[in-house]
Amino acid sequence: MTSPAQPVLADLRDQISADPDRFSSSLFTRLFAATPSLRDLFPVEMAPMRTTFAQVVEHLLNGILAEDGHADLVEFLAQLGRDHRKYGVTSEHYWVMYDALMAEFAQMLADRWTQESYDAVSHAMMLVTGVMRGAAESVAGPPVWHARVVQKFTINRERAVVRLVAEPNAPVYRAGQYTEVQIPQWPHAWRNLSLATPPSPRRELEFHVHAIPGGHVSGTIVRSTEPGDVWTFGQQHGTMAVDGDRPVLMVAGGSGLAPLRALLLDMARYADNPETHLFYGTRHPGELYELGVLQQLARTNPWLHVTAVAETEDDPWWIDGAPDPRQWGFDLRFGRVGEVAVDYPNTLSRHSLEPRDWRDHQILLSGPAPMVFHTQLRLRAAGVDPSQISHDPLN
Ligand SMILES: NC(=O)C1=CN([C@@H]2O[C@H](COP(=O)(O)OP(=O)(O)OC[C@H]3O[C@@H](n4cnc5c(N)ncnc54)[C@H](O)[C@@H]3O)[C@@H](O)[C@H]2O)C=CC1
Repeated sequence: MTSPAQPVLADLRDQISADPDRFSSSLFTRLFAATPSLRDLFPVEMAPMRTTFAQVVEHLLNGILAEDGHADLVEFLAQLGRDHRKYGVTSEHYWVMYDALMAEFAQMLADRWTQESYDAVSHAMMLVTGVMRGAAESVAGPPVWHARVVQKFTINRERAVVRLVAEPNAPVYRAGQYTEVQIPQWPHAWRNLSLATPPSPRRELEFHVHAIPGGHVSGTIVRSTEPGDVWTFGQQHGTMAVDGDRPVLMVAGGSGLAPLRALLLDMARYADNPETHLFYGTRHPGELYELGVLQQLARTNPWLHVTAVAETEDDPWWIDGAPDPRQWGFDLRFGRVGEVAVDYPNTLSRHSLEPRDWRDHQILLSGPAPMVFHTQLRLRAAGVDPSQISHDPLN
């Protein structure tokens, strides 16, 4: 960006960051006044949307003002454009947004809205809306697809497994990916959920959901989803995959097992796989609900080793009657799953407490963000190179 634009865009960025809600409220008022039908694309409750919108515009202005990183900015905008297809955003809407942004910025700059500042702001907003529109137009296929719930079972009061069958035109995904999901009870609310199964010719999908405290969508899935519900899906994301050229360490926390489970089921289709050690951890032993499936997998696939991990030795009162995880024949350890994996003894030297050396492994982490963060730190302290470790984005 040429230098005359810098002060103008920096000024707008500072005004937005000083009062983000005022900016977003005013912008959305302009947008809905210009094209009232746009209101239907947004949720009833606009507060979270206003916050996110201001953050994104601030991020974009920072990106434009930065000396470098413009290729990342363009990719971010392109992804944003592709993501917006699922909301029903059309090419025409980008012009409406451009006009609303220009009008808002003109008001914010007041008597500093000169030809020069108009040119600078217009150039930046053309870039933003143009890249998003171009990327959205270049995607083939419908913006959304659907699948019908055929089965749901609750594991305990907080967790459920949901199985669906996708419509015939559903896109192909890769094992280990996550997808954008909207449930009928919460129109306009999109969440990312990892697929717990690899692609199947019968178009069956499985999701493992933990009702996070205060999570409207995850809570509704666990409590109210029923066979017959139709879920809507957007795009698939994620690059977690097994390279196959070295042994693999997988560390899964709670429902974070889902994408690793999909990868393991996919690997089990082939005879030749790298040695893989999965550490599967939850807070309480009775929450280790997938050990039956993992036992079947480990029995028939000698390359797979599973260690079950729980933070506590006993279950709380509300996990009633869960079988002892050791009945599945797995080693059960206590502690945080990442710590247990990093400190796991080297079985080759059974009489020493020397920990296993993971430095030649490909490492995949999946679970709550603090667990992924904490496990990464512990692995790096144990000499693992960060390039060996992958995980999905933490937010
Ligand atoms: N692709 C992915 O990365 C996926 C991530 N998730 C995320 O995984 C999470 C699953 O939640 P839950 O099932 O409730 O797991 P959880 O809260 O029961 O924790 C599971 C494991 O993480 C460890 N852990 C938790 N907090 C930790 C901390 N601060 N430091 C170190 N270790 C910690 C626990 O010791 C336990 O072993 C959700 O936040 C969900 O968003 C779920 C599915 C896929």
